[in-house]
Amino acid sequence: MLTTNDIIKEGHPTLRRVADDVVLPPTLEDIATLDMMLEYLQNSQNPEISMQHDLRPGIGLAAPQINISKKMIAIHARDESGNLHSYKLLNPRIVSHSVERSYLTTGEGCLSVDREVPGLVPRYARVTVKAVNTEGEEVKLRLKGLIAIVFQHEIDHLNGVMFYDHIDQNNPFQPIEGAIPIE
Ligand SMILES: O=C(O)C[C@@H](Cc1ccccc1)[C@H](O)SCc1ccccc1
Ligand code: NI
Repeated sequence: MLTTNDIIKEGHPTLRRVADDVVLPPTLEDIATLDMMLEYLQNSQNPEISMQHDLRPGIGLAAPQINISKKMIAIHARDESGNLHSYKLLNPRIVSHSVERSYLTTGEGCLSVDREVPGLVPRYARVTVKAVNTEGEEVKLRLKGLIAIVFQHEIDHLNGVMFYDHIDQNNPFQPIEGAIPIE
């Protein structure tokens, strides 16, 4: 099983690389990697397992964070209505997005960043994501709210972008014009 020690931290060059497209169909190794990434998220959200293995809780994970520079992400998160969104995706990309923006009022963190980086992270309020699932099927997801933010955070990792790259360094809590705050 993956543990927090398997997650590379800021400063590691892989986090600043643009990851490679996964050649389709995915290999058994690609699928096993995605299974382990999702398992990490599930374990990190389980009080007993996360305590036992000292896992930092996560709701999303991108393959570059475990030093695999491939366009693969796992998401395991509940939305504002409590619905579970659990995905293992290959080659995810944002194909369209709203002009309207949103942000987490708490700011964002990152499993690859062992420090607080205060500030608002502007995100698109709504995104349409196309990707391939582990069965090789094209999926098209229309997302909003917290789940849209998680997807943008993870897809950023595939392009070498860290959440704090979006923070206004001159005024980290500068209100984001017309943006939807997400608690
Ligand atoms: O480092 C990662 O990519 C995983 C992040 C994803 C994330 C952070 C902030 C906002 C959206 C997504 C981790 O899940 S950070 C830990 C966490 C746990 C629960 C809720 C929010 C963030
Ligand atoms: Ni992150």
